[in-house]
Amino acid sequence: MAPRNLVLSANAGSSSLKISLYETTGSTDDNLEPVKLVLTSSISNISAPPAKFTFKVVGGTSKDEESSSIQDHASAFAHFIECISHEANIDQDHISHVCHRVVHGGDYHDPVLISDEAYHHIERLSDLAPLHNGASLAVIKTCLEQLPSAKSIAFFDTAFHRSIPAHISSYAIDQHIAKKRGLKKYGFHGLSYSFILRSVSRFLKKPVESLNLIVLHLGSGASACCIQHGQSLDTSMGLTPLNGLPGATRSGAIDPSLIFHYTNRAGRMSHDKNSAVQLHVTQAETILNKQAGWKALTGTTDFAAITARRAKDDPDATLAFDLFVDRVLNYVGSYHLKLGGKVDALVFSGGIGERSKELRALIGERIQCLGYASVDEERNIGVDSTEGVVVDVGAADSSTKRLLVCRTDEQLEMARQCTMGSM
Ligand SMILES: Nc1ncnc2c1ncn2[C@@H]1O[C@H](COP(=O)(O)OP(=O)(O)O)[C@@H](O)[C@H]1O
Ligand SMILES: CC(=O)OP(=O)(O)O
Ligand SMILES: [Mg+2]
Repeated sequence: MAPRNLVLSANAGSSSLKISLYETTGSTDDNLEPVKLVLTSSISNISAPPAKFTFKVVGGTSKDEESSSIQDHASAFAHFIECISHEANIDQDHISHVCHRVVHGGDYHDPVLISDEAYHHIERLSDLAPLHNGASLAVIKTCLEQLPSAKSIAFFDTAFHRSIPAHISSYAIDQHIAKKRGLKKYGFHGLSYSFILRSVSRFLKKPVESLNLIVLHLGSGASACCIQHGQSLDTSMGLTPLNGLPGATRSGAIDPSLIFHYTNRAGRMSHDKNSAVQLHVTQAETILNKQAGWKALTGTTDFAAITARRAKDDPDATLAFDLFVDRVLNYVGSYHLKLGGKVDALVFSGGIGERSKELRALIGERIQCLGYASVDEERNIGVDSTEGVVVDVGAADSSTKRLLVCRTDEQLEMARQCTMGSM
């Protein structure tokens, strides 16, 4: 077999790991992909074993199993590496680059080759992305050990949002302290937003720089982004991925004082520092990041199950679903106004945005008053069976603002940037 130039992309989530392996095509044409998919793997339920492991070679074998040997992100990645030689007969030495999605990059914007310094920079930011950066570092570490001849490169979710102006990214707090400690809105899901922007630009046949979009990335973590002239103007996540929309286990935006009143002990907190009962910051973080969101409201993190229960009038599921619609509308309304009503399209993406026809139908109905196309029932129901990265779900004869679904792919975005860049 001729040596292949392979690029691996790893996307570490809070309890999942998505991995894609690509072969470079050598194409430099902007309308063609510079990489071709070889295989994909996903490992879910990492934090609630047994983990579920899937492995699919394009046009070849596939594997779907529960694995008790996967206990964390490091063992999940190691299991995948074993599989590529055993199941797909691929020589690891042909992997030249490994791209790692790192959620919080702080003041790092460009992709960076992993060095001691870069590793420690990402480690220092772990407190600001408690569900994510640690998981990425575990994968990076395993990768350096198991694939020592490949270049490991970190790509940051925060990079896309560096264009957000200061009056939008700043919090109304002491700016001396804010600057010293880096306390500002960073925003996340940036690799996804880059991918969506490029895909929608191709779909609408309009240059990236001309596009004004409102994009909803609704997955385990959910965020909205306001894109003006092809750049992030605002986004709903903030200093950390906790702010903004609620998620699988995250509360989203709350009154910051709520946490001090959440437990009885903390509720008795007084302004007299000697009598204050302290709620430790890590406990607050755990409650809001891991014990809130859909899990707290309904007992499940699966939005499809919530939707099914709502159809049977389950009150908890109805509350969760309607609350989500309400919070999404907050951002759509606000971003529509920030764009002066000049919006090319509203884009749904992420696991929920791409699969929940019910959520799209309801949000579509509510925003029609702002001049968006009405949801075409047949197109909306048919998204799963429609090919293509971008699918139009708006009424066909509409001259109004478009309603699109984009199958986002953070792994492909990294592989593409890696191949087109100077790494
Ligand atoms: N048919 C469906 N309807 C609604 N939500 C769904 C459906 N299928 C999957 N989801 C939701 O998508 C989420 C995963 O989205 P994804 O973007 O893959 O998340 P992440 O990458 O953040 O783990 C699941 O937690 C589930 O709630
Ligand atoms: C930033 C973030 O929340 O990512 P994910 O949705 O993958 O958890
Ligand atoms: Mg994700």
